[in-house]
Amino acid sequence: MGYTLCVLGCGTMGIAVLAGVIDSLDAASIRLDNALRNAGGAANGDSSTPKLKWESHTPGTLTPTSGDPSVPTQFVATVRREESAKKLRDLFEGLGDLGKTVEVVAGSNLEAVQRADVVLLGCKPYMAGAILQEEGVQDALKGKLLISVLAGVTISQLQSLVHPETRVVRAMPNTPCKIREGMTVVSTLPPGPETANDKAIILNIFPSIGRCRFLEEKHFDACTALAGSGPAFACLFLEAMADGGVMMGLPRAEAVELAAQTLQGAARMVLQGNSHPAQIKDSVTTPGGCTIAGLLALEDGKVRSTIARAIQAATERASELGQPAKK
Ligand SMILES: NC(=O)C1=CN([C@@H]2O[C@H](COP(=O)(O)OP(=O)(O)OC[C@H]3O[C@@H](n4cnc5c(N)ncnc54)[C@H](OP(=O)(O)O)[C@@H]3O)[C@@H](O)[C@H]2O)C=CC1
Ligand SMILES: O=C(O)[C@@H]1CCC=N1
Repeated sequence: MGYTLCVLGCGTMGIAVLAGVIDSLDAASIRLDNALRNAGGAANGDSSTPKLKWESHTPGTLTPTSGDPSVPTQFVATVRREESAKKLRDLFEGLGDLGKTVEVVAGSNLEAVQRADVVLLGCKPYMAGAILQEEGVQDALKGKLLISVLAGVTISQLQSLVHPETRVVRAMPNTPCKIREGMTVVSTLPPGPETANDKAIILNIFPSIGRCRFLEEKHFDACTALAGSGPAFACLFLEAMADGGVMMGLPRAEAVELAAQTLQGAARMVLQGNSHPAQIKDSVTTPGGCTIAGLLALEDGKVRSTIARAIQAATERASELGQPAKK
């Protein structure tokens, strides 16, 4: 049987992860799994031995098998306001049969955590204390895996807010998880009796919605800036490229399409060919041609250091997000 995943504070990022996971799941298998659950148990498989399916940590489609306890098959999402809950219900209903099974609740964090096997914390960084210290939540989280996507809130800060037997892991996903093109960094798991189970659970979530990589927690602020904030930076560049096209007479819609597909194509060449970006740049740049003219204009605008400094600034800001607000 699969497990119940609760997204505690399900806003932009919670929706992106949940929508991606739901899209990745095989609906028929989930229906079977839930039918078996309702009938009182799995028909086959040893539920005590989770399978680790995503050794490569590259994107794929989850096909949960009944008896696999490391695949999420039941979903609960919590928010603060009923108005947000209604919007979320409409959104998940639009995702088809599986989306309709997501239970969205407002103001009932405790019950949601009690029912969950794994909790993904998706609230704003400053809300972590209030939510995790709601009455009963500490006990409800005892012995469970808590995956936090909060920028700037460290594992030791989170661990101090939960029961000592709660296993805390950090993940830094990004919004393209929603279309299963995400990049998620997960903090290296500490050794322990539950490590293999937890790893199987994590590898059944994040690689199904994009790429996934484990890194030490000390890198998390930089990962937050580069991958977490990255879609915003990429879209700013994309928009500027499209503006340039519009300036030269292209219709807006086509200019955006050309810019988006070009960035996607270049990025895929780097990822698939394992090529250095400079090699790709050089292969486009004909001596005396138009590309070098454009590149020099970019260099005159200090675009490289500006972009690199943006990552530096975002990293520095990320490191402040878990700290108490200055008066
Ligand atoms: N946005 C992004 O691209 C990324 C964000 N992150 C991290 O993800 C986290 C969430 O960011 P984001 O999704 O943008 O934020 P949102 O504001 O979109 O989502 C926050 C959610 O928390 C809910 N919430 C607030 N208070 C409570 C409560 N007491 N109990 C239950 N739910 C509550 C809100 O519900 P309501 O609407 O009812 O108030 C809302 O659904 C942050 O910590 C951020 O650092 C990480 C990577 C990328
Ligand atoms: O801007 C932020 O603080 C969050 C974290 C990464 C992306 N959005």
